Amino acid sequence: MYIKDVSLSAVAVGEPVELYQSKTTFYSWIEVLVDCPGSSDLFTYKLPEQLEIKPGDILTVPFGAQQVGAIAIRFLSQPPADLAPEKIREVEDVVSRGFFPSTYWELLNRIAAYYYTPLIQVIRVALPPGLLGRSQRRLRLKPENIPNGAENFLRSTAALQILKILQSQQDGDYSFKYLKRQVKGFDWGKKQLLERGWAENYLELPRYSKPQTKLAVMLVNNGLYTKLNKRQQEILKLLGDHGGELWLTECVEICKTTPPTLRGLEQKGCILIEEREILRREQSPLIAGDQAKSLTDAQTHALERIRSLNGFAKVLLHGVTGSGKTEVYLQAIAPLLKEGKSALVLVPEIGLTPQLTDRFRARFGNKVQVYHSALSEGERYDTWRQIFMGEVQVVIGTRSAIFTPLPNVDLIILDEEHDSSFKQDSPIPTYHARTVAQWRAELENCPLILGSATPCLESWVSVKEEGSRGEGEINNLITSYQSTVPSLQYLSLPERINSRPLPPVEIVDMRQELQEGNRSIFSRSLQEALEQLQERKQQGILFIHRRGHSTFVSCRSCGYVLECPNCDVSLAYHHVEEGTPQLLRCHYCNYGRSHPPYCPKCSSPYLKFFGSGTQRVAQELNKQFPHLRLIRFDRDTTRNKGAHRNLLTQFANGEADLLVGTQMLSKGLDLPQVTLVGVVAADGLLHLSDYRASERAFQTLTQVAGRAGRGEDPGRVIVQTYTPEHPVIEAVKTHDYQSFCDAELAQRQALNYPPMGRLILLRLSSVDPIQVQNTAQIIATNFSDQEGLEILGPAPASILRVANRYRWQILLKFAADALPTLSDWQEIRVLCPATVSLTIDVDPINIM
Ligand SMILES: Nc1ncnc2c1ncn2[C@@H]1O[C@H](COP(=O)(O)OP(=O)(O)OP(=O)(O)O)[C@@H](O)[C@H]1O
Ligand SMILES: [Zn+2]
Ligand SMILES: [Zn+2]
Repeated sequence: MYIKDVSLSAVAVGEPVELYQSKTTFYSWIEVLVDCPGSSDLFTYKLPEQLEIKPGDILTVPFGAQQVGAIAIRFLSQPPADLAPEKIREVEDVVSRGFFPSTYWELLNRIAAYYYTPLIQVIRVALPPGLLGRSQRRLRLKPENIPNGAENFLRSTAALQILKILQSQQDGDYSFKYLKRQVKGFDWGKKQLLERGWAENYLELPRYSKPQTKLAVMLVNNGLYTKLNKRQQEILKLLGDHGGELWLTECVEICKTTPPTLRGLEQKGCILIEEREILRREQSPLIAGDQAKSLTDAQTHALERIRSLNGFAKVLLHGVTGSGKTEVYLQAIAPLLKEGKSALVLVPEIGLTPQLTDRFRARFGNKVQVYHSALSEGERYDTWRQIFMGEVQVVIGTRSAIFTPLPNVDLIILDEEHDSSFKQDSPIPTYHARTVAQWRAELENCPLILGSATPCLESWVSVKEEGSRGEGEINNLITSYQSTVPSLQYLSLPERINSRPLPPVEIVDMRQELQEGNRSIFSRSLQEALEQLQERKQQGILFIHRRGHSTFVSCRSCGYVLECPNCDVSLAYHHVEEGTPQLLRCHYCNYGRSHPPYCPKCSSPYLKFFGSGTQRVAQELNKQFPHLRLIRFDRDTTRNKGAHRNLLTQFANGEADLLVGTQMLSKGLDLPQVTLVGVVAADGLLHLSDYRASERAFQTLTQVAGRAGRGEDPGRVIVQTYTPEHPVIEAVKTHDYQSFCDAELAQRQALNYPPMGRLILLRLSSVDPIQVQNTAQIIATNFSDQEGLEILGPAPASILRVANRYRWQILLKFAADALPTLSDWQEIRVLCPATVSLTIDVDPINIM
């Protein structure tokens, strides 16, 4: 197959990309990714006749006046039209064969095709920065091939020189860089040695930088034979109490001393101070070992089914909150590790990883490694390298960890698979880790487990199990959907561990509170529950939904929410610039209206923008409950490294009564002493102007509620809302996932929204407000003659201006089973002037 442009064309229709030289086709050209700072394109090179090259090999190629490292990406049967064939240079050499397994490249190619992204951008996401740049090419002798009197065979002085230099060193091994400096005509000389098989070249993966070292203090003897003063004796005693070894900085702090004092002790021979290397993998406190728990019947059944899987399969592990899904993962992984295989575990956000990683570390020790984008560049690099070298067997990480080059993957797990942080909104590729995980599982031919208490509708409709769902319309609908996607096997953990009940959910009508004279943001119920916390020495979690600028408008007297007349969504409040009129707008069709002074339904003047953030709630708490000790847990308070862990540890140690936070605390927290969960205003979740608002609200509320009552003491959940009759609220109250899904699916079907339909969102932005609007219009017009395609917009994004860029978007909607042949994306991109940037978001999750 001829691919004329790497970025978009042929791959856009999802044809398989030819990866290998097949017997019948001969390719003469190959595209490579050169390792050169600032170069973001693929370059075409000629394939030398005698050299076998495969995609994924690491090459050297001439580039300008230099020779640089490159990765072979894919073959071309014709050179690019704009390049004269005689101008195309040849690949010089293969440095390392099969550096990445071919399935890895296939994965990256699939992502490029599906997400309409130039391959190079996919590679950027997948590989840590500067992988090739820091790799070292080295030359080493193969003494077994070198005959006696070898010097006499070599005619080139360069080859002779190289041979001598290599032989002068015991391992016969030097970097190209060094040899190049020493020997004139190195390339030519090296070639001779390689041809004779007297030497081989190889690639050494770099250490990211010089190993980091730190001073450590070690106890040598306790000073029995030396005269020591009291202070010195104390220091040695303390050092001994800490296992006889501390970092210098720690030692100074713990022993309340100074480095000179310690040096004094060193001179007396009592201690030793020396440089010690610190490995830049995420440091975690030592964790006591842990045994496999004896499983409940439901867990046993699920585990047996998982163990019986052979090769690729998709499984939905649907377990209510606190049902012990993690234990099932752990026991599914354990036998694989014994066989030398490995497992990849994806989790939504870092906030939840400390506890989860601790559980994995407790079970599998140092076979576990954590990989996520919050690691520093050095840590990320070192971790990636360890994974690549097969030094770990379990990788736990956030969405980008799906790209880690873990060898021998035999199981992939997505925990909390419904979570939207698995989707990348920008930059491109706008991939969803669940989609990529499915492809990877297919390519690795291993099972994929999707675990959740509240599976997303996409997963739910793919479940294929007789009798697992109700009768009638919904079932027909699902059956027709299933014909288009691979089905999921369904495993369920319907009960909490030890048959603990799910906590009762109390819904408080805040309209009523207001009517009865309570103007506080806390209902009387919640106030009373908060008061009891300290008395009973129990802990609580207060959930506050706060989504930046975007918010909705509702009437405090009657609960009426301002909605769009053309679409089934609430209107968003737009705050463009200071001093401009307040505006309400629909994000789907661009309907707009001014903000009314009175409620259109009951004429009450109490229209309110919703969205009091954690900070305001914390202030309010301090005022009303001065004795309550609280920890704020949100993006602001967890910005520093290790902050998640510290705050959660403080809370787990009982240093606070209440954890006040956002979404982050809905995920996977397992704290047995938490009995109370309060949701300050559920409405903030319910009326987002997004077709997924209900699904997401249900998931979040159910997950938050699920943090209560996981220990001995029964839990209690209080949800405050102005719309207690909302179907989401009802479903949360009754813990009824199934009815909620069925109702929601019917609505999606009616409007052709996912999972029944598919969406592609085009996001445009520019510093020029007029130009971006015009471009959006032109692009939308370009799509208008396409059949089977519904175009919504163009419309401005909900926050029109971000960082001085004006943002517009176009939503393309089409039936899931009838993917229209979309325009050549390159042509679409050409419609964008240089000042307007375009992101193609496939299967978008955030439409605002
Ligand atoms: N078989 C078992 N016997 C005893 N305790 C168990 C068993 N399985 C799990 N547990 C414990 O029950 C608690 C809840 O389990 P876990 O956190 O795995 O649930 P989960 O399904 O992942 O919950 P969520 O979806 O709410 O995060 C944990 O403290 C775990 O150690
Ligand atoms: Zn009203
Ligand atoms: Zn609308």
